[in-house]
Amino acid sequence: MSAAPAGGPSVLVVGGGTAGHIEPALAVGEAVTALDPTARVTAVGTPRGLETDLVPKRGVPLELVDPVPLPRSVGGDLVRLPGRLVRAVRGAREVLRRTDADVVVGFGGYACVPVYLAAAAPLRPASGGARRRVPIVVHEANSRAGIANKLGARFAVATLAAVTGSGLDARVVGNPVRRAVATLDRAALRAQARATFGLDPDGPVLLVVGGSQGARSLNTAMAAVAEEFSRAGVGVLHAVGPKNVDDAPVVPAGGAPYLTVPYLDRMDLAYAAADLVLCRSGAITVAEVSAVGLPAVFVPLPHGNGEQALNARDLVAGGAALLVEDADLTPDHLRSEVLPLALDPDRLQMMSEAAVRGGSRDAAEVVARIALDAAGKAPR
Ligand SMILES: CC(=O)N[C@H]1[C@@H](OP(=O)(O)OP(=O)(O)OC[C@H]2O[C@@H](n3ccc(=O)[nH]c3=O)[C@H](O)[C@@H]2O)O[C@H](CO)[C@@H](O)[C@@H]1O
Repeated sequence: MSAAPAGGPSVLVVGGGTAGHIEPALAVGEAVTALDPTARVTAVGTPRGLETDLVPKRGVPLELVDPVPLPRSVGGDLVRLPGRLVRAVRGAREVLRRTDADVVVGFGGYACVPVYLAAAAPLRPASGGARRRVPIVVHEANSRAGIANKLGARFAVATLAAVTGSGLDARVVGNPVRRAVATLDRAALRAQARATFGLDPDGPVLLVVGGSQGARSLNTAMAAVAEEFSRAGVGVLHAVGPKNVDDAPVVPAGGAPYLTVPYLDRMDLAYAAADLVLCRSGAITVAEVSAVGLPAVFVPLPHGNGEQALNARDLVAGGAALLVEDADLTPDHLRSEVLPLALDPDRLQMMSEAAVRGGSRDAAEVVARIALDAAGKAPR
């Protein structure tokens, strides 16, 4: 997204912490710019999350607000606003003023609370004129809405969700996926992708991704069988997570390559290189895997309210993916179930066709149109 001429709508996409909150924000920002090249898109996050790394790499201006502990419920706690939240909201109002925001699109998480509260109160724009509220569009990526989006939905002009049953009274639009992934033709990019990573041009490739932070249980289980996969001719591209580099599996040369990286900046190439993915079932990962038609073995994060199992449910039911509980992801399971699957092109083809049928590739554009409408400056 390059600098746009001044005068177009100012769209704030708000989501921070893990990539699961940042990627949909960037995907919608990208779609806004595609629909209206005069639009000024700004990402808003906190100093603590992956956004300080990911957002500048995509060439999108980043504004930071203070992270605030989320209250447990939208009730009394919010009335007794702690000082930190008051300061964070004040900072967020400065961001709204500085960017002359026409609309806020929030994706939940820490960064959203102060921005939602700032946008909900009338504000005099930097460009002058009467005090006004900044319209809020809320998007919930997960099967169960978090507290930040429950709060935002109270003030929103449009509430959107990836799936039904999130607990919000929302229009269901799917999950926004970045353009390079949403428009990916895996077969067309396969040779280039494999060459980029140093994988064999032919032969099966397994992608292993434990969400944006990596997953120790996936790393540990794969480390125990890495050499067997390599000897069996299955190449592996394994994103271990930025903090897990020291524990990355090391495999002697001789078999198919086993490549480890801290983080994959080009997930489009990773999906194109792979025949199968072993991964956590964060909401955006599930949306991407579905959009590109890649067969998957999902290992839901065992913490929280069980939402990662819910995220994977439709793809599993449709035959596009398998689900393994975290506790059952043993080296023996990888050896007896995942390795044979990686070596079975017919079964992978059937799973891939089922995945493509379930994919939703246009959610980013749908959300972008709603945001531009809310800004009152949608292109005719
Ligand atoms: C521990 C935690 O808080 N998990 C949540 C977090 O997961 P997490 O941050 O892991 O998010 P997702 O799995 O939804 O998405 C991960 C995103 O990071 C990208 N990626 C990942 C690894 C990599 O090396 N390179 C890369 O680009 C993926 O392509 C995807 O776009 O947000 C999701 C969306 O709200 C939630 O469903 C998860 O429950």
